[in-house]
Amino acid sequence: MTETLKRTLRDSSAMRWAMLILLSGLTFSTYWFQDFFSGLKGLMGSEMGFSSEEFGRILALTTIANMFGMIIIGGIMLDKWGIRVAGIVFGGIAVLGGAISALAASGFFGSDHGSMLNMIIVGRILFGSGLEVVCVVATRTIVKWFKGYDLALAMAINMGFGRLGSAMGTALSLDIGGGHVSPAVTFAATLIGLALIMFLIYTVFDIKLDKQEKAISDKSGEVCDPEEDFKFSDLITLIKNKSFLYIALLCVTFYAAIFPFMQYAPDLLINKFGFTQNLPQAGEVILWGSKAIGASSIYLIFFLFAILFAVVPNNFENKKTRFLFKSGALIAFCFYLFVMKDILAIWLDNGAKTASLIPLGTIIFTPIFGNYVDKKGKAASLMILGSLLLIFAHISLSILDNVYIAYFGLLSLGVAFSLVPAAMWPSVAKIVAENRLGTAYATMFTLQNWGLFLFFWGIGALLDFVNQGIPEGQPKDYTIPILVLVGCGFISIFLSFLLKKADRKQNYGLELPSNSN
Ligand SMILES: NCCCC[C@H](N)C(=O)NCC(=O)O
Repeated sequence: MTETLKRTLRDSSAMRWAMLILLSGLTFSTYWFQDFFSGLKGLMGSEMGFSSEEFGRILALTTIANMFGMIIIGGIMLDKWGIRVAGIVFGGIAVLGGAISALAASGFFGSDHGSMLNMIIVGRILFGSGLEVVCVVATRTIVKWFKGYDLALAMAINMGFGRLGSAMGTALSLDIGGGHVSPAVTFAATLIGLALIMFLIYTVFDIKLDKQEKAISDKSGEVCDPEEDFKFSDLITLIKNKSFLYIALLCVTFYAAIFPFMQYAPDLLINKFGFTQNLPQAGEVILWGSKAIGASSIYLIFFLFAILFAVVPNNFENKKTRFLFKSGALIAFCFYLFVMKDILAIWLDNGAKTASLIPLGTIIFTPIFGNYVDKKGKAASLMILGSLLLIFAHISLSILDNVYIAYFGLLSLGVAFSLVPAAMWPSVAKIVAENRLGTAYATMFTLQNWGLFLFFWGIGALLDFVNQGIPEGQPKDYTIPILVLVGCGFISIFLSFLLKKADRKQNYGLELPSNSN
């Protein structure tokens, strides 16, 4: 078989990255829809009369289908129907759910409190039924295109799109809604619709790739190894494996302390630390926007030149050029910060915008830590460190009252949110055989949804309980609801130690670099 005969669409790197962008639309928009309500919590109280418990109920019920096996059913469907049909069906369910929530928020099903709440929930249940399966479809599709190429990088970038969706949804929903809930929900739902159109475009290339690969295998007589189908006996075998059990439970406790927290973080910053939720005036937006675009473009041009300069052979072998380059980069960065300082100050004063820095930061930190785990290992130890940072973060945001310590708390939460996923997900691939990975991830996500359900709802209900008698609009006390999350951090540390100990016995090499296995 000559190389020319073997060439398919996936052998072109431009094609692979273009496919990743088409696919990542679904990741971006579903993460946006999952998290955008966080920036609107106060408004949902004042405009729609939703209590914290009702806010929590909306979020919690998003997970309900996944708690009862939707991810596993979706995985089985994906195996049976293939990427295209599964993506369209589950992406379509997410769009339908988004549309129902948007119509409900606009008063289409009735403008009384009960109709709005119930129909937003119906929409969220449908959306949630599609959400996790869409993530599985995206992962499977990335493997299809990137196996043998930059697979880990492609997965990290896809996850980056998801985090960007979370960050932008949290930061911008209030501005998009212009002070109302309904336009922000409509916008978020429209994004999933647009992403589904991007996925439909993707399917054209997917069909072409399948045809090319079939032609190649028909000619060569090669038969691919089929993935093993899901069996309940696999689940039992997985759960009996101590390392898997500990990492799956860690996934529950760790994410329970992060995802639900992020939904309440803007409201916490406003209520506890006096952050603002005021919208800027139109004139100010234009001024900041032009300043930010101008400064960012100058900075980008500097970097394009720097990169061009760096790729010229031998430029970096000279110590003096290296020093000049580093000083230039530092001066450009200081200049950038100077121009952006007003915008940063306003950004860091706003509850939703500051909270959005948590997922935004992970886009930079996760690949750095992922690279560290690949090269140096220490995955179990990094999970211990991530859990420690989680405890510090939640203590600084609950019992301590200092806004500067709170900024450090948010920073350490961002680092923990990058460290643990970067160490956790590749570790599962060391513990579980490749043809059982689908079952392993589906099991972990299912358990994770149980934790999310409990804490999405629990934090809201606890918030109402400890703030009984405090009228709407008055600051709420978040101490106890966030202190509960410190407990999740302690359980996470305990599980990380158990995992490290079990790994020493079972020899999966979680502390070793990836390429040594
Ligand atoms: N934000 C909702 C999507 C969750 C997707 C999935 N269950 C998950 O946990 N992915 C890993 C991650 O760190 O986002």
